[in-house]
Amino acid sequence: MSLKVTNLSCARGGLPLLEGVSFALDPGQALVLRGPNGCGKTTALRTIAGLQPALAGQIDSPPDTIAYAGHADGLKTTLSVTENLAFWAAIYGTRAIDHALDRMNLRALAERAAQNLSAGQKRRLGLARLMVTGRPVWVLDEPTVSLDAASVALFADVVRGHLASGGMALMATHIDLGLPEARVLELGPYKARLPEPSGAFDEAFL
Ligand SMILES: Nc1ncnc2c1ncn2[C@@H]1O[C@H](COP(=O)(O)OP(=O)(O)OP(=O)(O)O)[C@@H](O)[C@H]1O
Repeated sequence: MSLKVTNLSCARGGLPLLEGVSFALDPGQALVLRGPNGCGKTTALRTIAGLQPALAGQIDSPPDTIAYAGHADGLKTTLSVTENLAFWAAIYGTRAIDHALDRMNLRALAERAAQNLSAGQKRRLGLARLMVTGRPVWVLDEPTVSLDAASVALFADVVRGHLASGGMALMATHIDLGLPEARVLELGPYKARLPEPSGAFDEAFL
């Protein structure tokens, strides 16, 4: 299986942002999307994850293969770390959570309610969630926000393990993840052209 994106155009709030984005990810590969604030990285990831429709183009991946982690950690605040992971494992029809607890360094926090975790700990739990999905394509938006240097390295190790077992990762980030094997796609050249103003009225707004 692979993820293939062909000539993707996407928009946010009705405004076209990107057009003609194409790439393919095969098992074991990672791709980092880069570009300035507001260029459309989040929008592209949301579109590829199926959270919003594309304006044009094609996204080919077998059904139920993508696990998405956006800016929000998506935690159940009153559930403990263990309960959160067990919840997500049940949602995705998997069972094992021990691996995720250990790899994201959450064992000592296992019984703490998610609402009482620090920002970085919450982020580690949000990322551990990916590990219990059993899904091969990880789509990650700024995955290292709030993480300290040690946790960024931990995260890079987890992604590397995922790739080694045939997984794929598509990520938007502004920092160096310490994953030299990841390809980089600069989104600057794919900025959508604004429509030609059709008159003085349109011109005033474009
Ligand atoms: N809900 C929304 N409605 C309208 N416009 C939006 C909405 N969300 C984002 N935008 C706009 O869409 C554009 C692209 O936003 P997006 O979040 O995809 O950029 P980004 O490249 O991920 O930025 P960053 O690096 O800051 O995270 C921005 O100009 C933003 O202001």
